[in-house]
Amino acid sequence: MASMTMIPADCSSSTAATTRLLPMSCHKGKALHFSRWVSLSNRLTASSFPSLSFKARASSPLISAKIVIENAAKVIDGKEVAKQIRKEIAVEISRMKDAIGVVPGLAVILVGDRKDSATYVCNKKKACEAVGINSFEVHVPENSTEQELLDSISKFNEDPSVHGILVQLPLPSHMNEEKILNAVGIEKDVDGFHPLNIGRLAMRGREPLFVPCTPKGCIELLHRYGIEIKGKRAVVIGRSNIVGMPAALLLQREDATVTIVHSRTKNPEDIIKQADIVISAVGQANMVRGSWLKPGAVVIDVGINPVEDAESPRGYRLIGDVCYEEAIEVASAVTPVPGGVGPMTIAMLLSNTLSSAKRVHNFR
Ligand SMILES: Nc1nc2c(c(=O)[nH]1)N[C@@H](CN(C=O)c1ccc(C(=O)N[C@@H](CCC(=O)O)C(=O)O)cc1)CN2
Repeated sequence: MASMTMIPADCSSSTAATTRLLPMSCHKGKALHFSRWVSLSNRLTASSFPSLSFKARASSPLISAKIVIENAAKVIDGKEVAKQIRKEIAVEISRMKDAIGVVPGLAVILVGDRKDSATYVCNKKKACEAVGINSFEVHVPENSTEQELLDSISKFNEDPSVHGILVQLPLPSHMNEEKILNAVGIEKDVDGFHPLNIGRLAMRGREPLFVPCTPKGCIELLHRYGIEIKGKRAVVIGRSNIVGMPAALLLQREDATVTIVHSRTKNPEDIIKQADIVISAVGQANMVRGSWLKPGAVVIDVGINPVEDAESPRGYRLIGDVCYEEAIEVASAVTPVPGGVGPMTIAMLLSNTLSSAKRVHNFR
């Protein structure tokens, strides 16, 4: 939810005609119907679905009825999975507290006045409280120097009651993100953004101490829904340091065959269409159309894009990178936005903080 560029919410409108990843024109539904018709069998008849019979007679009754049943994708409920994970974490935290008297601690540093960042930080604090993690919050004013921020990080690096440190991103433009993230001690880097953790993630036979929360949440969703990754073709759309790049590394570690599609990729639709698993993290509302997906693909939508909505109390609502109402017809499983990957990000942060405290205190 970075800058609040309001865009139309329906899938038929391109949101950023300049990117090559976007379809030049969209005729809502047409390409989709074609891809649905190719994977049919005809166990059901149109008469089983009276509401469909008008549409069905125009083409093929048997086919149309069948489509509806077979192509209803499973909704991957990240909110529910995250809730379950938070329960598991709370149990572990009280077990550790009872056994060795240690309570995990998380330090969250917010720099500047971005509303969205402040909301995420507030949600992280509440999530910590709910599972029994001590949270320490520092607000560094927008006009602070890099050194002031580095000093805060340094204090938390030395504080034994803090097991995890994170600096909420993005940072104000006058601050050097690389320098700041490098300052977080690798053993407290619960965001997994330190180059040593990312480097270990990229190397075979090495283990990072922490894995970035959003990509970790994507993989956790696949695991918890019993979706096989090994041997599958996976496409990650976007190559950011926070999501795209680590998501691709994680999928590769899980023995998927991985392709990264980005703003310079030629024919992205053709590549995406071959994927059994698609993780989209580009931040372009409704960019990925149903017709770009292989029937039966699993779609993990990381995009959180605000679109104008006068009916919502906030004046906007959030939608993903993937045109949900089209994807749900083609894919075998899809994450919604909101309620998909987003809640998993915070659940994975809590999980990383707990693992950090366990590691330091050698608690199994
Ligand atoms: N230091 C970090 N900065 C940022 C990270 C990060 O992992 N570490 N990720 C994002 C923001 N983020 C957490 O920090 C985050 C984003 C979204 C959600 C979430 O739960 N979204 C909900 C919708 C929320 C709403 O309605 O406003 C959803 O998708 O269901 C959690 C965390 C950038 N910065």
